[in-house]
Amino acid sequence: MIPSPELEKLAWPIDRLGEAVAALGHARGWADPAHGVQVAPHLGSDDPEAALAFELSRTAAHLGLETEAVETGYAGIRAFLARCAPAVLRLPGNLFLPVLARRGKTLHVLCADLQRRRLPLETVREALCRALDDELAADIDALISTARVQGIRRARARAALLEELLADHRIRVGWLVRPACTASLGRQASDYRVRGLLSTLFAAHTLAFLLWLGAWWLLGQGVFSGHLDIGWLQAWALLLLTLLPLRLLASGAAGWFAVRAGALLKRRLLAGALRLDPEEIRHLGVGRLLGRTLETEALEQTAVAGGSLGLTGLVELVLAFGILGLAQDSRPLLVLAAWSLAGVGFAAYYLRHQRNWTETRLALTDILVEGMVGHRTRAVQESRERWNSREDHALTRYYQVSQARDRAALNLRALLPRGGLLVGIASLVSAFIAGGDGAVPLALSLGGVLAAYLAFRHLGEGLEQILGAWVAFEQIRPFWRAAARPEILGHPGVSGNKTTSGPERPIIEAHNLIYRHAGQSDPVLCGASLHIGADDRVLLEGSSGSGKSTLASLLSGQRLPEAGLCLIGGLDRASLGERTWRRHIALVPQFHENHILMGSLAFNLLLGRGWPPAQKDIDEADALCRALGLGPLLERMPGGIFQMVGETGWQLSHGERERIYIARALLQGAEVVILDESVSSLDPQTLRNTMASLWERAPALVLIIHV
Ligand SMILES: Nc1ncnc2c1ncn2[C@@H]1O[C@H](COP(=O)(O)OP(=O)(O)OP(=O)(O)O)[C@@H](O)[C@H]1O
Repeated sequence: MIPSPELEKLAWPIDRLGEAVAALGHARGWADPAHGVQVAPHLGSDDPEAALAFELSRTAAHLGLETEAVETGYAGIRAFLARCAPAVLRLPGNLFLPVLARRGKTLHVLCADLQRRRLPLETVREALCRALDDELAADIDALISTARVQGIRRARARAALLEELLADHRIRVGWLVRPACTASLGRQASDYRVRGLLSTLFAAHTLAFLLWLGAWWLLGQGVFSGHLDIGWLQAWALLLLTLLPLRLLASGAAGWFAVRAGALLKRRLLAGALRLDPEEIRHLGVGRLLGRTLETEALEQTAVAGGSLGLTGLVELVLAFGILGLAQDSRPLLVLAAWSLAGVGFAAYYLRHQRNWTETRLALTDILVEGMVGHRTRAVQESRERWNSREDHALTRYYQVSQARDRAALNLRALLPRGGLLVGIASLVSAFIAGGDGAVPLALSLGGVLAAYLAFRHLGEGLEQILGAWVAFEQIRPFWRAAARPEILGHPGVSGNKTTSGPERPIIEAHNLIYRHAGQSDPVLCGASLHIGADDRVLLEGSSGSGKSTLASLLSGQRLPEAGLCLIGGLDRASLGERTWRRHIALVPQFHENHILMGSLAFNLLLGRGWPPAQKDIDEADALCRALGLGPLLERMPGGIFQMVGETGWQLSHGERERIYIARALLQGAEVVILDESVSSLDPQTLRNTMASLWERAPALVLIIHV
């Protein structure tokens, strides 16, 4: 299916898709066009859609970008096009169109000749929908002719009928493009357009403050010059009225800034949490990890609000000092400058207490969570009177530390502004008593002191929140850093799809692997070698603690060996890249390391595929579940494969979970499936069924069991 000839000329062919993404990234200032351009997604795979999406994501990663496949309903396609930029649209006929921006009813696109052009949004919509429209065109035209609808009403009736009949159809429209989480903060900020909002906020606030000062200056002038007539008052009221739209603009910009900066923060922290080293997570413990995760919430709430309040306070303080600088008496300026230094001291004092308080609070969360997890042991081993002594002690300490922190916060919130007002007015007393230079300079100084009071108030509140956010950030820095940890992307020319294994080339080749756990003197694996070819079935058995799971984690790419060589299809990890490695090997870890997530059963099964799934994915997952003996479970659950499972959903039995983990691995379409003691809870009959399914479906299988 070819789109209109005009679009056909402008769009990029599939062998230039990598180049199209690079050009789009470059046009937005996110990618260097020199990298990754030659990577062309190829379609020589069993599942061309998945292969294309995977290759595109690798190409984007080489460019420092991220792509997200999107689909939309037929009826929502206009709305989608209106807000999709930057994106690469997928037109019929395997043609691609990078969209840079939308202005009104026009899309700004980047064409294959590298020129930017404007296309009507409607033309692009028609091209995206043409395949579906054409299927129904004949029937609809016949119907309209029968009804004798003529002229312009004919086109309207046609469009309405198409929308009605195709309302439920989903269209895979292409991919959204944005900077990768590993990209610099500046590039991500440009994606979320926070800089413009910050400038608007700054400009609107400064202008509003100047107008406010101007209004009071005008009033003061009128009063002190002795002729305050109606004209002065009108000018004063007009200036104050002008403040209204500026204040509205400033709060609108602050609100949008909070939303966008919060989204940026959340995305980056989530990416970091997903990229944390599993060893790091184990080392941290569940309680600490939970505490740190909660800190992300605190960071989001305080950083953005505190940032804009602090910025406001700073602008106001500079302007207040400017006013004081205009007055002849320099004493108030010097006194308030010295008071600002005292404010720095208050901030440092608060920072120390806030750190202490946060540490104590996290330790308390840790104790409570660990206590809940291990409550049975405590109930058995300790006398009833001592059950909660650790918590009591931690709570008492928390109470004391909280009091100290609240006192430190009072310095910023109350003492800083009120003290500033007091010392500022005190510095004016002698000039007031002497009376000498007249009322106007005195009024100027008084205005400056009052403006400084307002600035100190905002600064104090802002600083409290900013410092709180900083301390929260110190706690979650591992997440932040993990997000920026560079991924091993592999060589751009190496395909991420099937390996070139064959009778003479195994899928996995491991030679003399050596691995030592952190802090251990003896290696747990010393000289491990094995070959796994296509269709091999390998049984790996050994006593408990002999290193089977460690070997599985090395083969699946979760850990790197200390020495030795591990290859997939003859390529090492540096050439193949992390994500391609994981695509080839699916590991079902031991039961305690594997999880059912809160979500539908389908989501849990298809974690290794794109989401939302195609009907074909759902059908495959359903068939596999039934083959693994989960048919009766699907029948029993009211929502079938879409039933919510997990902590608060349908409670799955141990054996059901094991089979879901196996299905999840098989559905990844990997070339080797490794099962680490994954069938221990199955009864003999279910075990036979499960093994038969595995035999039939797993391309190569490694089964780890105890002896
Ligand atoms: N993170 C770690 N730090 C230190 N030692 C570890 C770590 N993980 C595992 N070990 C140790 O390494 C050894 C091998 O562990 P591994 O889990 O690979 O054994 P296994 O053969 O799979 O045992 P099992 O059959 O009981 O599951 C064990 O002695 C274990 O205690």
